[in-house]
Order: sequence, then structure tokens, then C-alpha cells
Amino acid sequence: MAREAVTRTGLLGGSFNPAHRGHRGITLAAIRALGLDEAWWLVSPGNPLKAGRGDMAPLTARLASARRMARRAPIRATAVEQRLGTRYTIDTIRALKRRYPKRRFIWLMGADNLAEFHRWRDWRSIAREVPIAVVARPGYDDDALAGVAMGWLRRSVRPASQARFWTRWSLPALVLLRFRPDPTSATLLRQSNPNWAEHPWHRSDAAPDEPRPPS
Ligand SMILES: Nc1ncnc2c1ncn2[C@@H]1O[C@H](COP(=O)(O)OP(=O)(O)OP(=O)(O)O)[C@@H](O)[C@H]1O
Ligand SMILES: O=C(O)c1ccc[n+]([C@@H]2O[C@H](COP(=O)([O-])O)[C@@H](O)[C@H]2O)c1
Repeated sequence: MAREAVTRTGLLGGSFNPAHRGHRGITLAAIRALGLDEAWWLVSPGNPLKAGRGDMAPLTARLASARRMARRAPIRATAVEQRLGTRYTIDTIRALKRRYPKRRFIWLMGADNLAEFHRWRDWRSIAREVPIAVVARPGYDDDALAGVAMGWLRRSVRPASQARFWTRWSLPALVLLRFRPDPTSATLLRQSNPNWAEHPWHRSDAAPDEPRPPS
């Protein structure tokens, strides 16, 4: 495939409370399947649907865990939403598109997020702004396929065999990616280690912004 003059960038938004090998595994598999140059992990200052949850570690700890998990991979863990002052994904995507006109973005999410997608602010507008790649996740795929968002997006589904051509798709467009199922979840990790954020690895004094801003 001839290389384009744009940087093909996957966006995986998440709480990363903490980051885990499931995030890394699906991101690396998506990079391959979609022919991405890199992926950005957008470590959320606060998922609007999880506001007030007592088990949310500080952004600095979540960002530190994401940076560790992203090491030696074409993955950049960033708190760019904090820098932009955005909380809702629609605002983040519009701001990133304005700020990085030479990049093409695709939104990545697990099937659990697709099942809830119709609760996100302006979710149809998100689907009109960027293509969406949904990664199958054990225990969530049936709900995602039967969900409100999928009902609206069904006619916009593209075959996984065409996934590398996502920059040419008219929007909305959604592709379902099925990799080796990974049952890892942050919920399970928090249950087995509620104090994970206290570990010295995650008690970073660094400012919650990337040392090298994405270009
Ligand atoms: N094992 C996995 N398989 C597929 N997608 C995943 C997996 N783990 C996380 N994701 C996706 O990564 C993104 C960020 O996930 P998040 O940081 O919320 O982790 P999580 O494990 O889902 O956390 P929690 O259990 O606290 O809800 C979401 O789109 C989520 O669907
Ligand atoms: O924009 C919204 O209304 C919205 C509602 C819920 C979740 N999100 C985003 O979805 C991403 C996944 O969040 P989480 O907590 O499930 O990892 C993260 O980037 C959140 O900001 C966005």
C-alpha cells in the first residue's frame, strides 16, 4: 500500500485505572490490523459517566501506569485531554483534529464501550467525525451487537478484511475487530490490588502531561 502523507493514529480513550496488558494487547493488534503509524492512549482526567466514583486513582498514577505499559511500543500515553481542557470525547476529537491536521484519527474501543456508546454526549457526531474500530471483549460482545448504538451504526459496518483502508471510508464507519480474546480488566486488577496506585512505580512526581507533546 502506498504510504500517505498523513500519520495514521489510533485513539484509545480510557480511565486506565490501572493500565493493563489487555490495553497493550488490543492496541498492538489494532495497529497491525489498521496499518497505524501509532496509537495514543488518552488517559481521561475523568470519564463523564464515572464521575464521583471513589475508586478512581489520581490522574498522575493512572498516567504513570499507562506509560509503563506502553513502553517499547508505538503507543504514546498522554493526558492531552487535561491539557486541552476537554472531558467529552466529541470535544476531544474535534480539538485533536483541529490541532493535528496532518494526522488521520480512528477511535478504538472495546465492545463494552460500544454497548454504552449511546450514553456518550453527541455519540452520533463522534461517529461522523472519525471512523470507529471496536475490539471484541469476552462477555460484552452480545450486548454491544444488540445495543442502541449498533442499531444506528449497523449499516455503516465495514468488513474487517478492509480494515487497512479506513482512511478512505465515508463516515460514519465502524469495523469490528476480533483478536485473541483477553479477559484482563482494570476492575479485576483493582480487586486483587486495591492499593496499586501507591506502588512507587505509579507515584510519579512528573506533571500529568507528556514530556514530549505529540506533533
Ligand atoms: N481486555 C480487553 N479487551 C478489549 N478491550 C479492552 C480490554 N481492556 C480494556 N479495553 C478497552 O480499553 C479502553 C479503556 O478501558 P479501561 O481503561 O476502562 O479499562 P477496563 O479494563 O475496561 O477498566 P474497568 O474494568 O475499570 O472498567 C476501553 O475502550 C475498553 O473497552
Ligand atoms: O464523551 C462522553 O460522553 C463519554 C462518556 C463515557 C466515556 N467516554 C470516554 O470513553 C473512554 C473510555 O472510558 P473508560 O472509563 O470506560 O475507560 C474515555 O476516553 C472516556 O472519556 C466518553
